[in-house]
Amino acid sequence: MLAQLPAALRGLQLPLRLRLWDGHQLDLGPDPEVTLVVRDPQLLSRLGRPSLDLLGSAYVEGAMDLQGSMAAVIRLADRLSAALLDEHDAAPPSRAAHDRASDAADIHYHYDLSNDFYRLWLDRDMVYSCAYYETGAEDLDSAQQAKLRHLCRKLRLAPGERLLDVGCGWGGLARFAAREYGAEVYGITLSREQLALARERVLAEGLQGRVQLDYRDYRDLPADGRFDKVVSVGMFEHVGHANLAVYFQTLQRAVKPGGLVLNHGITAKHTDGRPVGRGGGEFIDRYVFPHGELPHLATAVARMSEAGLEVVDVESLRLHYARTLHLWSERLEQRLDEAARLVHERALRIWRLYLAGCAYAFEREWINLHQILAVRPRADGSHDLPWSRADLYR
Ligand SMILES: C[S@@+](CC[C@H](N)C(=O)[O-])C[C@H]1O[C@@H](n2cnc3c(N)ncnc32)[C@H](O)[C@@H]1O
Repeated sequence: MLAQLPAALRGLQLPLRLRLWDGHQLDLGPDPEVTLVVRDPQLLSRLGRPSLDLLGSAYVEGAMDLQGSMAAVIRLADRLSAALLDEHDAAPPSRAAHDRASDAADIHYHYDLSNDFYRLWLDRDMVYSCAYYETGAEDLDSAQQAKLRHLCRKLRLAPGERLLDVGCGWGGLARFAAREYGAEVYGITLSREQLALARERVLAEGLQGRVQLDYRDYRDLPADGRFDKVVSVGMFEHVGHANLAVYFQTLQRAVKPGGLVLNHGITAKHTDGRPVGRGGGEFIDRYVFPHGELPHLATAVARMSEAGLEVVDVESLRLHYARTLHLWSERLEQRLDEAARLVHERALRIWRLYLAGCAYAFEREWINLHQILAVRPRADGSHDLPWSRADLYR
């Protein structure tokens, strides 16, 4: 059977063992760190063109199993695909039309998976976005608290201010802003599971007078400038290029003149959107975030500016997200038995690859994370930001 193995695979000198359904095995190099167990004979001939999408899909669909740490699996998969494929072989990332119904279905698929599953590996506030490491040595809980504080400081949030949180997740930021900064928060999500738990947590903290959370699409937000500040964290990846203008116009119309808008989200490596990662993006689109799209920083800034938002500060947190995802992945790997009781095996396979794979993607600079702070200037051009950023670090 091993005779059917594509010739290109031999002589690669990778620490990878191939084992077939019939027990035959072949080491591609010394000291294998990962064993790829081929279950479906039809997969064998396709291994000559091992895109990350092909390898990931084969694992998810049960055509192969993987043995070894997830971090090693991802590293090896990338080395294998890099050895045999050209970077430019991957298809350009898909761009969808994005309407309310398709967005709601996509959000339901990912976020309504199981609150208990997400609780296993997220921090205690279930913040589902890049954390902020002031030294790099913090644990996940501290780094997520630091992120929430960093956001509130950038927003110069003051007691009694009305904050809109677009894509509020499990409400970690909304509760933090109300509790620590005395803000009045309105948050929206398209996940009913998230909303139910987020509301429970608001009640448990007695914050119901200051935090209101709703199931609502961003396109249905009020356009009367009623909010002092607007924040959107880890949400604009779901908007799609076709709707970026509408999205930023919506944020601009929701905030009062002189108010601040902070957009925190994943951005693409290349301005022209050409693919990176030899199929990694296709895997994410197929199994993890259907119809997710990553604009380049330049595109995000362009659409914000055109919407009447003046960009005043940009910060890249790429390596912060690599570290956050490593920690999420490690925490999930430590609790696989519990996870297997909460979600189907297929979902567990998807989420294991996604967390370890995205950690790797941020590390390798295939993708980035930017916090973009903007102001909606008053008609006379004024705003209230301080002269320097010194206040952020006091
Ligand atoms: C990655 S989660 C981030 C959650 C939260 N901001 C955090 O940092 O933990 C993305 C959030 O965006 C929300 N979202 C995505 N598309 C949306 C839409 N069209 N309208 C409103 N919320 C949306 C999801 O429901 C989810 O709560």
